[in-house]
Amino acid sequence: MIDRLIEKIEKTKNPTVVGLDPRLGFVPGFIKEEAYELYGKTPKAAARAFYEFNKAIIDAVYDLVPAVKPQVAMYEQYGPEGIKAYIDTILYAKEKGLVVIGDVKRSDIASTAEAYADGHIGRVKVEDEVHEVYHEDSITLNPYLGYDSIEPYMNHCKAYDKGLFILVKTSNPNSGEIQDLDVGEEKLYERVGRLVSKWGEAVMGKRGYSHIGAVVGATYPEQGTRLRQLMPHTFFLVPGYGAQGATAKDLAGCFDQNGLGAIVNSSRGIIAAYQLEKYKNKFSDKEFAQAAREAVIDMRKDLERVL
Ligand SMILES: O=C(O)c1cc(=O)[nH]c(=O)n1[C@@H]1O[C@H](COP(=O)(O)O)[C@@H](O)[C@H]1O
Repeated sequence: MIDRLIEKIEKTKNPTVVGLDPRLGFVPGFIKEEAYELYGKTPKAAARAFYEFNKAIIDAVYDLVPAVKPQVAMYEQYGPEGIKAYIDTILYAKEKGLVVIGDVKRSDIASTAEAYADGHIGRVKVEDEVHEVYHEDSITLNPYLGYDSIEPYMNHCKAYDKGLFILVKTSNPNSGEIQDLDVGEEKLYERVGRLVSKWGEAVMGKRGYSHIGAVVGATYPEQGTRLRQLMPHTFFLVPGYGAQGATAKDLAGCFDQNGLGAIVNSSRGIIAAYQLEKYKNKFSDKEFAQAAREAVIDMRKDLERVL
């Protein structure tokens, strides 16, 4: 999976992943009205509106970016119909040739993690029949429980060409309360970085990077630079750009000397661009997808300045 992602990044010359984190407040009225007509003001209507919203954005950006990252929480909140919209979004993105990073942040003991691994990046068996259910190329995981909570996903990475992005230094304001704790001579996030780097050695891609990546927030520039040195074979998923205030300068240290090693996420900054000061006078709500395309082009120009 990581080789496919690197190839797409080189082809699009754009280390950007568009976060598909829809909220009803982002979906233009005309899409919502149509959904309410069909399904009433129900979770199903919200879910179908999300799918139409995502589909239009994917159509507008699929030639410019290597990947999308649907955040499962936005879909899960609407129950089974929301999960169906999550899966439909993944399938459509893959139809358009995009790599899909499912942001599910799973974490549990091995016997439970096996179910997560089988459903998300493996196969489920029903008697003698085998099915793929969620279809993500890669998923995010929380490593708080240690290696036996990660191990059940490893075989699927090899068997099905899948990947992981494991939380190491998260972008949120209070991440330091835990992740910056002193552990011997180093910080906890450094210790976790070393562990993720070691775990990844078992599933290396052909380009010098492991299928096991790390999540490193753009909002902590020094930690990003430190982790880049500490984890030379680990690809970084870098959230925090745009809506969370991180700039291209903040995340420059996450990239290696070839301008690879990281892919930068922006969700609200892209999918809700048409509502932002910068774009709202140029694009009507009917042109929300074009605004997203423009925001992707502007983000790539911004990143190019530091690469
Ligand atoms: O795992 C993630 O993607 C993640 C890790 C992290 O440290 N910070 C973080 O913001 N994220 C996710 O990245 C996305 C950020 O969204 P925006 O702030 O709208 O760009 C959300 O889906 C978050 O759940």
